[in-house]
Amino acid sequence: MIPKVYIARPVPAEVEAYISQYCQCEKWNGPEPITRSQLLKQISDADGLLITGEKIDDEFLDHAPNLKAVSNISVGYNNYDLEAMKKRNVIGTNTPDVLDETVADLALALMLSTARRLPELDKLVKDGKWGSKGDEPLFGVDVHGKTLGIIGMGRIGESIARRGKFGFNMEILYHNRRRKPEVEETVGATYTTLEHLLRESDFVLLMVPYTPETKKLMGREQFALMKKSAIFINTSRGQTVDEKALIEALQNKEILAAGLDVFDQEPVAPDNPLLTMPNVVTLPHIGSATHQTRYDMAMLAAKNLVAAVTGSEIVNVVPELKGLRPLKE
Ligand SMILES: NC(=O)c1ccc[n+]([C@@H]2O[C@H](COP(=O)([O-])OP(=O)(O)OC[C@H]3O[C@@H](n4cnc5c(N)ncnc54)[C@H](O)[C@@H]3O)[C@@H](O)[C@H]2O)c1
Ligand SMILES: O=C(O)[C@H](O)CO
Repeated sequence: MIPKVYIARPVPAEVEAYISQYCQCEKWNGPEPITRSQLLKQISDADGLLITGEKIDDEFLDHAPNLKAVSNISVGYNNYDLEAMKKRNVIGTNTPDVLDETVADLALALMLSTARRLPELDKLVKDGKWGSKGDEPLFGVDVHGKTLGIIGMGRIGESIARRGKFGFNMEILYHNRRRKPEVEETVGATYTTLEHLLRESDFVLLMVPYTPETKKLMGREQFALMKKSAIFINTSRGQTVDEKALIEALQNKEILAAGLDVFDQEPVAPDNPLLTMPNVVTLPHIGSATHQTRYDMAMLAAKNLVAAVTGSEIVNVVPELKGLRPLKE
């Protein structure tokens, strides 16, 4: 039997063609992203699914009794209810490695644009106010030579550390679930406690996955430990930050500024106070969004999916679901 797969997100034609060589494909063609209720109607006979971040939980799996594999076009997989998937023997995959350098570029871009106030000054120039904001000088703060604290020294964290060290001569502190001697060796990074990192860093950058353990990892207490001159960057997931505490820390000038690619609620609510703060640079979750990298992610996700539904060796099963074998029909 040819496996049936449903492609819920737009993918390049080559990616669809690749999947079609092995599977019977259906895909979402709507102009807007597929909603959950629309998706639930499409999956009743699917063996496999290609998605980006849709929640895979008990309710979802109840609608997809044949499902063997879900392939995320993303490295983060906090959308997977791992227990629900384990119970039903549904494999989940993600797309690590291929996006590391691109996301690291974006993290540095956020650091630079927040420190040097690029969006604010860009707007000033375009509004015809060249070089002037009343009496206030248009100065920013340096990035080079400062201390960068990375919370979550994984694949992307390491790519960011290399840029900080070798591109900007920064001192690198890191906090991670486990110590990484290889990064200490290659980048000269120093492993430290979260508290020490927060106290010492000029830039605090969050790059952990969103798990029950990292939920609101940055809260009121953590922002209070940061230097008043420090900049907070979040390129992980919005839920790793207590957003209310971040807003208060910025309003109370406990920290200098923030650069955010991710938010607790996405799309971010129009009345979110972060959107009106000139010292906050906001992006619409575009860490990996270059043409090449999104292509590579989609193709890798397609290969993971095809391997999973055809019973070949799958490259990127998420660690918590390794060892699952789809039930034979
Ligand atoms: N903004 C974006 O567009 C974008 C793009 C890619 C990834 N991400 C997010 O970044 C995350 C990290 O990606 P990665 O490929 O580097 O993952 P990774 O698994 O290689 O690295 C994550 C690191 O975080 C550490 N960690 C986990 N829990 C921790 C905790 N409680 N305290 C300290 N350290 C902890 C792990 O030990 C690991 O070293 C993804 O899960 C995703 O959520 C966001
Ligand atoms: O985790 C990822 O890969 C990015 O956040 C895109 O969703």
